[in-house]
Amino acid sequence: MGGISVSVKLEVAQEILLNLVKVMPKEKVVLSECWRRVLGETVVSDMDFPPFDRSPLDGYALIDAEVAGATPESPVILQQIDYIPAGETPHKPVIPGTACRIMTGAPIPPGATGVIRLEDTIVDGDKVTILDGRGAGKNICLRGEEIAREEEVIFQGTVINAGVMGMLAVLGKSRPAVFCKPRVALIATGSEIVPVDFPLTPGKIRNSNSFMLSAQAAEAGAQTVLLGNASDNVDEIAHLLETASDCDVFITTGGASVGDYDFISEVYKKLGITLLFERVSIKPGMPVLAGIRDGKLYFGLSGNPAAAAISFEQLVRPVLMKMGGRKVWWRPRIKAILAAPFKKMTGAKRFVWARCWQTNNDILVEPSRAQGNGMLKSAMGANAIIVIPENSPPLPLNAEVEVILLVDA
Ligand SMILES: Nc1nc2c(c(=O)[nH]1)N[C@H]1C(S)=C(S)[C@@H](COP(=O)(O)OP(=O)(O)OC[C@H]3O[C@@H](n4cnc5c(N)ncnc54)[C@H](O)[C@@H]3O)O[C@H]1N2
Ligand code: MOO
Repeated sequence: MGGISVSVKLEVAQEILLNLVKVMPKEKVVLSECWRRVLGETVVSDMDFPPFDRSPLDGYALIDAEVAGATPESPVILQQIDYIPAGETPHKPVIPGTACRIMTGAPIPPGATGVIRLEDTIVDGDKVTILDGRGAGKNICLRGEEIAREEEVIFQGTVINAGVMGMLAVLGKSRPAVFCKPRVALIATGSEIVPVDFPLTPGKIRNSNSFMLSAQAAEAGAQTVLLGNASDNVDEIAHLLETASDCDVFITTGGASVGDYDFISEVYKKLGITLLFERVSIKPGMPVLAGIRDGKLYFGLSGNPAAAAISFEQLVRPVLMKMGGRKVWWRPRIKAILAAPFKKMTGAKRFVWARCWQTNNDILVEPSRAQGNGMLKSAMGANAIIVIPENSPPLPLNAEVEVILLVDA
């Protein structure tokens, strides 16, 4: 069936899929568990931050004009009238001729207009000798200088990285709303495939796709459910797919092409899954089916590991990212210079695992050495994917190419 079907263009396939995506509902999650989740609310601050003028130094709060000219030769002597640790409030206002000992993070007392660090003073009982009084006025963190009350500080769709974790804590969000993770069911099909912990008998290989794709799905913010293996049998594959009705996305690998045992389109027919496309003009990853039933997307990826990985990257990943509430679902792309020639002709748009690095003047990129549809080695050390446009001749050393960086946008 795959042999007579027409390939759709990658961009068309992506658009079809993304238009069908339903964004996941939200849940409240305790902050300590929120790292890498996607924020489901825009957080507005209910306070200024810092909430009070505070000292960035251990030293003396004082009136800056009084000490501006102080030098070791001509110091200014003040009287200490208060002691303010962080976490407490000042007891007395600063008046001319006085200073308050203050700790980093403590509130600036009324009347003080600057802080001098301890190292620029000599302390003798309650007498403080200021040896260098320059810049005291700058040593105050002003109330609200980082965040203003009513400010929208973090936006819905933000991926919660370490900085966002900290900011959510600043704002008192102990259980922020986050998007539920899409649940992805993974099934490896193929009578030659055995579970990873089974002994290998002649003709068999281990199921590596489920583990590779589960890692890719996790990286795209999804939760995976490994449903195991099915042999090349329509009923068996169909039955296994139906065991995971609580999943949001269904992925099979294998049986996506034109061989006698390539059954996935039959499975879709049997289950009443509407076929969206069954070939996409990319290499690797040409054989890839997508279907929909009851608003849920089904993907039939190639069995070839590197093909499955590229199909996932180009078709499934953006879907999961959008479902998961993200605002950006494409990876960043840059231009780079080929550090080794790429000798093959390219028909369908080609994706080549690669490593890229920065030199003094350029960003260079080198295709991984072991490029082949079935070769996982080429993907292993890659930090980038070179995109070669359709109908390209072989590319010489130093040709400029487009590169997808394997990092989040
Ligand atoms: N006559 C044609 N034959 C093939 C064509 C074609 O156009 N005409 N396309 C080739 C290309 S390109 C690809 S890609 C593969 C796609 O085949 P399938 O998607 O049907 O995948 P399988 O045949 O089931 O498996 C391919 C390969 O990968 C191994 N495999 C399968 N599952 C796993 C797994 N879970 N873990 C590790 N490895 C797996 C499998 O044993 C095969 O070696 O079709 C070409 N043929
Ligand atoms: O389509 Mo195959 O995916 O070139 O490996």
